[in-house]
Amino acid sequence: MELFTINRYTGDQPDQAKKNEEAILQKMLQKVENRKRTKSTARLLDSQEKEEEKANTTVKDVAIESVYIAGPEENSFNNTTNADKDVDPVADETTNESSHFQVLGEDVDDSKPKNVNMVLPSWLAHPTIISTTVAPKSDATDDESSISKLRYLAPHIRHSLKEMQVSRLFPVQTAVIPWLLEAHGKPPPFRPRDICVSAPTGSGKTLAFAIPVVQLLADRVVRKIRALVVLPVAELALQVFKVFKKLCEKTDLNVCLLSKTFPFAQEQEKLVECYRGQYYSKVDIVVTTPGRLVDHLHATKGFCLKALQFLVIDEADRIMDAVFQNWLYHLDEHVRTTSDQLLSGRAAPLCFRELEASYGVQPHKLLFSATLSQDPEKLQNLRLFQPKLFTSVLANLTKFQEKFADATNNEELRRGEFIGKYTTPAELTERYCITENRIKPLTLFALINENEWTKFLCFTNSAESSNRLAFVLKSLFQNKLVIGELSASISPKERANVLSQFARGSVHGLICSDALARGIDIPDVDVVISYDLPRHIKTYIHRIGRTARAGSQGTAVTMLTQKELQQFNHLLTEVGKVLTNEITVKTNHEAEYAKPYTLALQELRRKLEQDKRLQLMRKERAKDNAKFKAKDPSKLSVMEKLQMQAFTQVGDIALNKEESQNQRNNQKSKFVKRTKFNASAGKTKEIQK
Ligand SMILES: Nc1ncnc2c1ncn2[C@@H]1O[C@H](COP(=O)(O)OP(=O)(O)OP(=O)(O)O)[C@@H](O)[C@H]1O
Repeated sequence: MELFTINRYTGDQPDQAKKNEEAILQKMLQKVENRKRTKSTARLLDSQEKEEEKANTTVKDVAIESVYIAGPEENSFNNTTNADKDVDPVADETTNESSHFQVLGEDVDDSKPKNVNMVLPSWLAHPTIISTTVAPKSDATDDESSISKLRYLAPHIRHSLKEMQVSRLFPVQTAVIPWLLEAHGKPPPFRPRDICVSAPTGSGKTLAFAIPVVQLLADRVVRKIRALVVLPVAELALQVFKVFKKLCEKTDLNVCLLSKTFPFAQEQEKLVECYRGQYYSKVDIVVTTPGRLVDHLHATKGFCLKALQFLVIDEADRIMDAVFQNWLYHLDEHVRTTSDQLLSGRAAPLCFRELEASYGVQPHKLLFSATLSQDPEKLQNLRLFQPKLFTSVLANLTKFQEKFADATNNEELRRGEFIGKYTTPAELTERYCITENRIKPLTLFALINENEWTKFLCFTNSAESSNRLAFVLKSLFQNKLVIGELSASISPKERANVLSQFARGSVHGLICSDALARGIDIPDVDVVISYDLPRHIKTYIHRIGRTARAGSQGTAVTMLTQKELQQFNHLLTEVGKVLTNEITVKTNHEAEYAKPYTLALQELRRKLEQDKRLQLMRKERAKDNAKFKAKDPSKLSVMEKLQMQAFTQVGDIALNKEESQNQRNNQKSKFVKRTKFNASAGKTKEIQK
């Protein structure tokens, strides 16, 4: 052990050191005694004083008490010098320990743990409030937001808006457009603050970003990609592209759509051209989905975003929630490279001006959604520059304050804590219908029949569920109403087709999964039905937002079983809503339509079995195909080649046979169903007579 002993010279004489050690030991022993005494006294005193001091023991009281408990020697800490304290650490320890002991004990006894309130960053807590009322006023020309009176809009924009039959701006547009135009009117080094806009569905957010972007870029000289608009799905991208296209008609600006609906090479051709080895952009504004954007960033030569001035993210919360191939990272890489190299010294700037200019390389970010996240961490990912929030969500005001704020139109009073709740259009009526799982499709059928809805959207939670419900409804409605189906299981082309038929009115009802819940703008949808209870409140808000758009009236109906009622209520309280209007089916639909309903269910079962068989066959064929493909064709024997040919032909024949049988069955069953349905309807009428 001696090998590990390290002797240090302390400067003390051996005798003196021994004496010191003994003195310290004595003192320590004394302290132990004192501590024992203190504890026993404290216990005694505790029981006596507890009742007297139950209520409010002040910090001062605690200090006095701890002094008393610590005993006379430690009590003198007020008089002890610092030097004493250094020599006598035990005394200090005892004093501190006893006082800590008291304070902790007191906390446990008397007070409950305090509530921790979430504190939002200042920009989220103090937004600019936008009105939720979009309803057009009777005399639009006298309105202050009338297009003809808005001098800040360029003549070509006013012209395009008139062609789009927009006579006045909606509140979100009145708030955002002039702010953006003014912010970009200031000279450098002023840099506009990035903005987040949270306004209800159908309130006109698209024009709120499209108008200023087009107006600000209209005077550009050299063609470069200066605005990038990112949307979560292809249908939405197409919709926004159309708006930009319309606004750019009177300008020299080119807009391009990138989404999976078109071949990749075709899009590449539209984007860039190569002249004498140099790449030139053919477009100014790109509307895209995140996935397609990443594809082009990697594979399209000359696709350059270094001159990007605007980055618009619509349905921003959806894009932030999903990773989407980490598109933001890839985009950042493309936008920032030059400035990063300059700032980190990897590439030397030619002059100070170049270095200064590189600071402004980041585009102006504009985020839009009806359910914008208030999670600062998620927003942090976007590295917003001094962000500003525009929202229609009111602060948690008392009823009196709200009344007062309304009456006086006092914006300051309406401002306050941004509570992260979402608002729905004022023109929307929300209702719910109680039913049972057993007869849910039948209740839906009866609801549509009784209320004579002829343009409705019905949401389910999955593509499979949509497919089944559409099948049953089609067989129940027969020729009375045309029912369409739209879900992720259908090809993009078919989806676009069904959607346009629905918009034109040749399809009356569309059964869809949540693929259609966000952003899609179909005018004059009477009613939106949530056949399956939505899993998240955001999904609910976007679903019901397909009706009551642009100031028109609309109804949303949620179908619930008794069990789901509480769940739905809970979901609504998250956004400060309450269940109010119930809608019921008047007729005894279960008895009235029992026969056609049973028939429809039987056919559905048969169809599902057939689908399953077909799927199995396809899978097996794919497996066998893969087996043959894995072998090198040049090494196949003649026998094997013949086997392969025979297998392909037989497989095709079997599959075709099964598919045509499936179709024949469908037609046959339709005919049988129709006759049976007519017969049963006839019987019911006779009974009624
Ligand atoms: N100022 C206006 N006057 C008349 N119609 C308008 C005006 N602004 C927008 N609209 C129309 O309102 C409808 C909804 O607009 P838009 O799709 O921009 O809403 P949104 O707020 O983006 O909705 P969502 O959150 O569901 O995506 C569109 O049909 C659009 O043409």
